Order: sequence, then structure tokens, then C-alpha cells
Amino acid sequence: MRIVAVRDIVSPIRSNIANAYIDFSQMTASVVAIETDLKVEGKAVVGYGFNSNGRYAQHGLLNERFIKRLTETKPDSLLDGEGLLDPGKCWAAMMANEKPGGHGERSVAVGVLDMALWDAVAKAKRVPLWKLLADRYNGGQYDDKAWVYAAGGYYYPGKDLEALQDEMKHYLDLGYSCVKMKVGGVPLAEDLKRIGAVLNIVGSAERLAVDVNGKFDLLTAIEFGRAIQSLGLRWYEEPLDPLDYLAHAALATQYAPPLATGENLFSMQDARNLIRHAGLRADRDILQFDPALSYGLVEYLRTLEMLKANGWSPRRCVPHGGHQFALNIAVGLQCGGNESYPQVFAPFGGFADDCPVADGRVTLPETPGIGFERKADLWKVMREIA
Ligand SMILES: O=C([O-])CC(=O)C(=O)O
Ligand SMILES: [Mg+2]
Repeated sequence: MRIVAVRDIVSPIRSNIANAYIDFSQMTASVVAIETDLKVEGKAVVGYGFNSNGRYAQHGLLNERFIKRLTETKPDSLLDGEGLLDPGKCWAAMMANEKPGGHGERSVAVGVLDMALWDAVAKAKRVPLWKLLADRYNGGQYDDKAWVYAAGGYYYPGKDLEALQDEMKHYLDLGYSCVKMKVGGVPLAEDLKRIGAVLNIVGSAERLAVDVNGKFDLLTAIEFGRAIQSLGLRWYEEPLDPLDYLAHAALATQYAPPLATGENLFSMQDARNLIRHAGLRADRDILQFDPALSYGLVEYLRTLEMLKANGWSPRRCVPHGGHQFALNIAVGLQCGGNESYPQVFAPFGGFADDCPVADGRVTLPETPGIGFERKADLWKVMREIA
């Protein structure tokens, strides 16, 4: 199995939504296709990948460094014992001459390629990625379904409480039982009204999480935490700057219910610092490292190992990004579930068209690879690259 070409495009995912920290008016994503010479049922195997929202397309880094290294490395040295591409060896080739630390956005570029490599390898083995992962790394064990929640509740111009409630009703109608909304972008009193309006729709506070996107300083995070503490919300997400571990540790002494964070930590080492220094609690807090943004699954496997060594179960992990890659990982490695974006970040958010959500859970298709071919809007974009 050899790589014959790697192509990338920059795909716009702009919209008029905003969280407390950024708007998405200029958002883009990289999409890549890795073409190989291996034929399955007469057709060349092609693996696809993309980066999730929140970080921009990585055309420059991909072409100047990572695609170049991948395609200029001796092809045989990238293979496993079966003669298939070995994502671990590809990872090492891509990361040659990269210093440790300062992960920046190269982790996004590598993550996009890593996703495509895993898609290609699973297709070469003619199995869905979740099954490949269960067999290789999880003693053959996998979950039949993944718990998923609908992330939305963004701010956008003219959106009133009724529009927010309609959005949440729509998620419940789609089969979700838990939703997430943005907070921290308006004064506390206004956010409390928004939270109350959504609670009226979802019924129980356990079915609602709130996301600050790293906007608060410690005192504001504590004040907001005091205001929501007694509600019993599912989790309080990214209240603080993602790299300020000491502030998290301080907040954890003041806010007892579940905290969630990690979507902006892009390496095993950053995740380890969070576990070591942020005072998070392995019995309740949620870790949201997104494999598509953080050097891919090769690195995510290292992160899961690190978590186990520190007494954290993979069940505490619910990745950011709402993509099929993390959904396969959640099922095949038995994590806690996955995010979903039923209404934003199309066509990259959402899962296979013929696997609807029911009771807040989703099954995965048996299609070889990650399953992009079963999601029509996304497949339309990918098909045109290779
Ligand atoms: O609004 C964003 O940047 C996305 C986000 O935080 C999430 O999905 O948790
Ligand atoms: Mg978030």
C-alpha cells in the first residue's frame, strides 16, 4: 500500500454564529484526500480527513511540511507487518525535525492527515474504523451505541429567547436528550434568563450543559459558578483560559458539580499538564480533547494511555468537534460519548444520514473506514477532491 497523492482544499464553514470568545464569520477547514495504490474491489483506496471547527484551515503547514514529509519518506518504511500504511510510522515521518512543546497549530495539520490515514487503513482492511480500533486496542470490545449531545445555543444577531427555545425543541425532536448552549457572551442576568428558558424546554437540568469558551477570569468563573451551582447542570464547560491550570484548580475548590474542558489542548503533554495541575476530579469531570485538532488518533491513543496511568477512565472523555472520526473512537475505544452539531458547521458536523439519533444515542454504520460516504453533504465535498 503506497501513497500516490495527497490533495487538500480549504472549505469555508463561515456563519453568523458567535460564542463568548469568537464569531465564525471567517471560519474555514482543511479537507484532505490521501490516494493510495491499493485496490479493494477494483477501486483504489482513498482516505479522507478534515479539521473540526474552531481552528482554521492549515493549507500552508500541510503543503510546506506535513504532506511533503509524508510523500517524500521511503514508502516501505511507512508500512506495518501486513503491508498496510502504519499511522504510527506515518506520524513519526510527519513529525521529523519538529521540536517538542509549543504545539501551535501544526497539531491541526497533522490531525487532518492522521484522520485520512486511519480512514484509508480501515478501508484497506474492509472494516469500519470503530471495529478496527476495538480489535487492535480494546480486546475486541466496543459499544453498540454512542451517547451524543446536541451542541448549539450560539449567540447570533436578533436571536431571542423564543428562537433559542425553538432550536432546543428541534434537537429534542431529532432524538437528542441532552443539549449544550453558549454562555458568557452577555451579562450574567441575561445568561440566567437564557438558561431558564432552555431548562423549560429540556425539563431536567441534567440534560443541559453550558459552555463559556474560555472567556472568564477566575473571579467571574466563580461568580457564574455560584449562580448555577444549585441548578444541577450536566457540566460547566471551559469556564477559564484552557492553559491556566492553576485557575482551574482554584475553581474546582469552589464549584463542586462537573466541569468540562480540553478542546483547546492539542497534545498528550498538554493534556497531562491538565491532569496533573488543574485539580480536576476523575469521578465527575469531562475531558474534551479533540483528536482532529490534536495530532490525530496516534496522539489520542497516547493521551488515553496517560489518562489510564493517572487513574482516569476513557469514559470521562467526550471529544469536542461533532465529527464521525471521534464518534468511531468513542465506540471502538469505549469513551464517554461524543459531541454533535445538528444545526451548525455543516457539512462537517453530524453523522451518517441513515443512523438517526434516538434517546440521545446513535449507532454507527458498518461501512468500511470512518463512514463519510454515508453522509451525503460531506461526501459531496470530499468526492470532488480525489
Ligand atoms: O463554539 C465553539 O468554538 C465550539 C465549542 O466550544 C464546542 O463545540 O464545545
Ligand atoms: Mg466548547
